[in-house]
Order: sequence, then C-alpha cells, then structure tokens
Amino acid sequence: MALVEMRDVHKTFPATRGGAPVEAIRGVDLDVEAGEIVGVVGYSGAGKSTLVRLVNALETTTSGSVKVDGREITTLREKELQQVRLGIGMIFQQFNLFDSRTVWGNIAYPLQVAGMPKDQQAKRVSDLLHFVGLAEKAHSYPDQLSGGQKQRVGIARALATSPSLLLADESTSALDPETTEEVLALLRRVNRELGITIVVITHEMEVVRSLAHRVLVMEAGRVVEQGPVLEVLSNPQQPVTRRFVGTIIDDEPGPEVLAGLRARHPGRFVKLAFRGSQTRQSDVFAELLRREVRFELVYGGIEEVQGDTFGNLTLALEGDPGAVDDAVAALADLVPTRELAR
Ligand SMILES: Nc1ncnc2c1ncn2[C@@H]1O[C@H](COP(=O)(O)OP(=O)(O)OP(=O)(O)O)[C@@H](O)[C@H]1O
Repeated sequence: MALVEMRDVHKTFPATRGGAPVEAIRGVDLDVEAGEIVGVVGYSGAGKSTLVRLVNALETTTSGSVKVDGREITTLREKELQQVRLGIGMIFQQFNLFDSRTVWGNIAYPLQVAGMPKDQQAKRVSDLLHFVGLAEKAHSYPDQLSGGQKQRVGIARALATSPSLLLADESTSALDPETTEEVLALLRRVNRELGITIVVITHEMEVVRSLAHRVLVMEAGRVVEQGPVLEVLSNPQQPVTRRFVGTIIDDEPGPEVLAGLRARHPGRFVKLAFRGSQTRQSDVFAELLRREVRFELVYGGIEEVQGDTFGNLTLALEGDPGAVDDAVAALADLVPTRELAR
C-alpha cells in the first residue's frame, strides 16, 4: 500500500472578482511509496503547491480521493485531520519560523501544541538539534541565523512530531548553491536514517537530480510525465520535461553551435546515447577504429545521477561516403544513434 494515494483528484478555486474559476489540479493520480523521495517539478502555476496542500488537507479537493497511510482524508472532520497532519511534516521556501521564538522554541512549538510533557519535549528538541547540527544555536533567534541554518531549524521543527512523510515546498529555492547542497544532504539523511518519505516540490532540476528517486512533471494541473530520475533525465518525452532536463543537461549542440561545428568539420554528425552499463564506450570506439573512417568527438558529456551514468556524445565522421554509411549503421546496432540534420 502506498503511503500517499491520489485518484482522479481535481481542485478548482472559485472565481474571484471578475475572473474565472481556476482549475489548479485536473485529474491527478499519484502514488508515493513509503521510503521514497519523489520530486515534483513544473513551472510556476502548474499546480505543485496545490497538489501537496491537498496531501496534508490544507486545501480541500473538489473531487477525487486522497489516502494517506490508507486513510481517506477528504471526508475527515477537522479534529481527525489534525491527527493526520501530525504524521506529515512540512518545510517552506521562506522557512516560516516564529521570529519571536528561539531555535529551541520553534522546534518545541509543535510538541507544545500536541501536549507533550515538558521533560519529553526537552529530550526530543535536544535530539533534533543534534540531528540537524545546531545544538550550539538552541538559544539564538531566527534573525541571528543564516538561510541554511534557518532551513535546518525548519526541518527539525517539521520532524518534531515524528512524521512518516515530509513535504518540502521549494525548500532550497531561497538558498545559494553551497547551502542548497547542505540542506539536500540533510534531507537525504532524513530519508535514509529516519526512513521518512519525502515529497519535494521544486523548479530546480538539480534538486531532482541530486535528491529524488522518482520525478513527476506537472503542467497545467496534470502530471504529464513521471518515472525514475535516471530514466526521465536520460530520455525525457514531453516538451516541458525536455525543457527542464535541458537546464542541467546539455545533450546536443544547438543550431548556432552546430553551424560552428559544421564550419570546422565537413563530415556527418551522429549523436550516440549511452545509458548506464548497457553499452561500453570502448566497444563503440573499437568498432569505429576497425573502419576506414576518421572520427572526432565534438560535443557532449557523461552525466552522473546518484551513482548511475548516462551521456550523449556527438561524433563527426569523415571518409569515403560508403564507409561512413556502413559505420553509422554499425554504430546504430550498438547504441541508440541519431544523425543531426545535415
Ligand atoms: N487560494 C487560491 N485561490 C485561487 N487560485 C489559486 C489559489 N492557490 C493557487 N491558485 C491558482 O492555482 C494555480 C496553481 O497554483 P500553484 O501555487 O499550485 O502552482 P505552483 O506550480 O505551485 O506554482 P508556484 O511555483 O508559483 O507556487 C495557479 O493558477 C494559481 O494562481
């Protein structure tokens, strides 16, 4: 049983003055398995925030089913929903800390709301402070902390009630790249060491590449593509997915670069796609060396995704036209190959 299960979920916001109703979510099916990290990407307005707000019932569905841990939450009363929410932590782009409370006070807050006895609260907060590496900041106020430290407090607070699910809404978008990596490393520990399932909303593919196991791509209220991160990054199908993947993976020369390459290389250009250990580059190059063709690697690279590799290499092939034809055919038998337009 999935930890989160959505079936044909719709969410329409009623019309505001002079406007039309907004169909923010239009028939989404979603399964999040216990223990996984799912990345949800999409441009602004695609419906990502609304989708996660339906999971912790901060928004109500217009129609469809949302189950958390097997429990249908769309029909629960507020009191029961509060119980469900205790099992779901959330972190935000702007951290949403209480400025008037210390780090300790921020982390203790959900425990006070839940009515935990004081001595247990102290033990829990202290454990969390150590887990996120902020023990020495317990008595600081948020405005005395860096962005990365604030987000670590946000994470500690979200973990206070020992949730099984953590929702992260653009949790690194306000941070610089180095601090982002620090927060992502902490989220990885939250998943691995505490076994907490994470749904991370982002418009940064780098976050998906470095953190998520699986990715969902949203556009105009729908999930238009999903799959394991390596699969989606190495073989994106939808135009919107290709645009996102293109922000981190430069897999093929654009028209200008290609024109420059053509000016220097008279031959034909073929792009070869390497996926994990499926094809050995040495076999491909050995095949070319056997033939009467000259080849040069002119574009591309190999990408690493969580221990797996894939890459796209563009070669310029020159020689007798018949020999080049044969070489292109032989390459196509070894590895997915695409000739770039002449
Ligand atoms: N409370 C609301 N009332 C009316 N419309 C809303 C409300 N919340 C969201 N919307 C609309 O629903 C659509 C989806 O918004 P949502 O915030 O879920 O998108 P998003 O993908 O998270 O974008 P962003 O990254 O900008 O937050 C947008 O058109 C937005 O204007």
